[in-house]
Amino acid sequence: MSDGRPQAARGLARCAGRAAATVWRSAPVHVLGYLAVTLVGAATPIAVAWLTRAVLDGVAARRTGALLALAVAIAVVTTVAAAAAHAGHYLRAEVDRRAALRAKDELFAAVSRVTGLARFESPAFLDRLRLAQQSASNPGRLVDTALTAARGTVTVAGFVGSLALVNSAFTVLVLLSALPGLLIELRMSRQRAAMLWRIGPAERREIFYAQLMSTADAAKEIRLFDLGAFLRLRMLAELRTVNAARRRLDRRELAVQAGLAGAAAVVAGAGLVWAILAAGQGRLSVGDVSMFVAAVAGVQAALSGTVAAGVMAYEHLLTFHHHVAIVDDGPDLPAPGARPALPPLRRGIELRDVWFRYSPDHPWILRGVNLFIPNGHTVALVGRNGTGKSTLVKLLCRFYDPTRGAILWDGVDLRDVPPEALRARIGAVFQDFVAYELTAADNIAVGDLGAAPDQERIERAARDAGVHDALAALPYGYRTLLSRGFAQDPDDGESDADSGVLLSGGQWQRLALARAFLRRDRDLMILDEPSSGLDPEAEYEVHGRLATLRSGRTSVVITHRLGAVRSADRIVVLAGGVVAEEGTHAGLLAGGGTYAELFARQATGYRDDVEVPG
Ligand SMILES: Nc1ncnc2c1ncn2[C@@H]1O[C@H](COP(=O)(O)OP(=O)(O)OP(=O)(O)O)[C@@H](O)[C@H]1O
Repeated sequence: MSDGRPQAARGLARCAGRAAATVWRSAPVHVLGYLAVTLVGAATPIAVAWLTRAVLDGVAARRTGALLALAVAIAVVTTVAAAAAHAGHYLRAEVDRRAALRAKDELFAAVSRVTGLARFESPAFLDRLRLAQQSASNPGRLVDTALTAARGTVTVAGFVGSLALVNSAFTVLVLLSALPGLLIELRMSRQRAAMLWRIGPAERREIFYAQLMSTADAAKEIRLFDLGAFLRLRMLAELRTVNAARRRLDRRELAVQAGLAGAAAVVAGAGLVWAILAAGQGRLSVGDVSMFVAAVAGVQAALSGTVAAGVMAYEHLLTFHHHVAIVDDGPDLPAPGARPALPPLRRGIELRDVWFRYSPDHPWILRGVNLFIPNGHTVALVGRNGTGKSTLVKLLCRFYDPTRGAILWDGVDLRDVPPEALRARIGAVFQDFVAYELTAADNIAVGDLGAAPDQERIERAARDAGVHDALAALPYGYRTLLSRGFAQDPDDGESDADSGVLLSGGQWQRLALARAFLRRDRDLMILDEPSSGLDPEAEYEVHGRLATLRSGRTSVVITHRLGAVRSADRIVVLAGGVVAEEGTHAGLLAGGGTYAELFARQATGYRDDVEVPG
């Protein structure tokens, strides 16, 4: 993916082609209609200028008979022009809307095609994504600016012809006077695009602070720690940085615009002086003077409008290239070879000398992990905080590829398998599972949308996770929205502040488990801290149910509650980026290593305060 520097002409031409295709495919009829009314708008000032000239010459020659017809013609032309302007407004807005819809669809389809997580942790990608989102309306606007430029060109051509009839040398001067403006404006556009890229990180941080201050999730801590002023000042500091960059450019633009307007006024003034002198000497009629003045003003206005539109189109293209870059970007993880699918697990999953770090600038997290997860077994991953347990399961899901070494599914390297084929064989509850602001039923159904889960399956999964009773007791049962921010009455769709509810932490965790239970038949189940928020009774119950449901299937469980992993077929202790210990609960206790130490510490924590009854 390229950086944010202005694109070469070929790149811009490609972006223009893509924008034109987006617009044409999304609203062909509206584009044609807009083109038609634009041409009408372009021809109007020329027609009015010629008709006015005829009126003035008619008045001077006292040809009153023709004057009425000319007046009617002027009225008709201006009425049609006004109607065309209104129709143009509507058509332009509709083209914008339709093209933006298509561009957003294209963009987010591309974002969904990103299979790994690394891009979402890259500031450059996030900056580009934000600019690409902002440029979704650009294809529509490009049509607008292109047509404005076309209309301006038609008007310029018409007036130039008229002006040339009166004074050809002056015509050349007027045209040439627009050239420096065009070049300067194009340069400013490039500077503007570069500035937008530069301020991207500050703008994203400003949005981050603003969102933090507006969400319920952060509201507790912000109030308790009295962070309001701290966050607001940080947000304002970012905004000031952004404003300063924009202001610098606006000021430069203001100076340039003032210079250009002054030059245009000098040229127009000189033309007017010449015309008056020429009329005094009898070389121009009154109508000619009127025509000349209208033509100079018309050419200058149309030229500056055309230049502005062209420059705007250029600017739109410079930002739209971020959209094209994301849509055209290749796969983030190396694409697999010919293997289209992944067969069911038979023997097991092997991590062979797996090394991993999040980027070349980050420290090694895994330093040569060798581990075999036999099919049908439950393997528990334990270890101190930050030893790489969650990282390891992210590699199992191929959210990242190992930096060195390989992960083999029955001997097949995961890099040779399409990520979606791998993920179709996995069920998971992640430590940082998502609490979707959707209904309770949808929150479970998202676990397996491919199978179009029905209410019966959803309820069964909820019962298995021990959350059915809580969900059934909600105001609208499973149809209740689990959000206080998007509250909506499910019966009539009306906004209803009291219709949404929030679940407790443990209830959310059970719901996430229910989501995973929809995928209970998958080859591999990953449970990263599945019970940290559950009460002891629920934890015992959920682990028991998991053991039954998953019996004979492969599972990887991460937990710090060591009591819950006693029954695992194999317990693996990660430390220092490698497998430090491996064995059964009894074997590891007998070994007296890290596991035995962690287990003993946890067990004493429970025992110390317990008064044994009797
Ligand atoms: N996306 C990331 N980018 C950079 N570093 C990361 C990322 N995710 C985790 N790390 C780092 O990798 C290390 C291992 O993190 P990981 O979450 O795998 O540990 P863990 O063993 O699951 O810890 P815990 O028991 O606290 O959940 C940590 O030092 C963490 O800072």
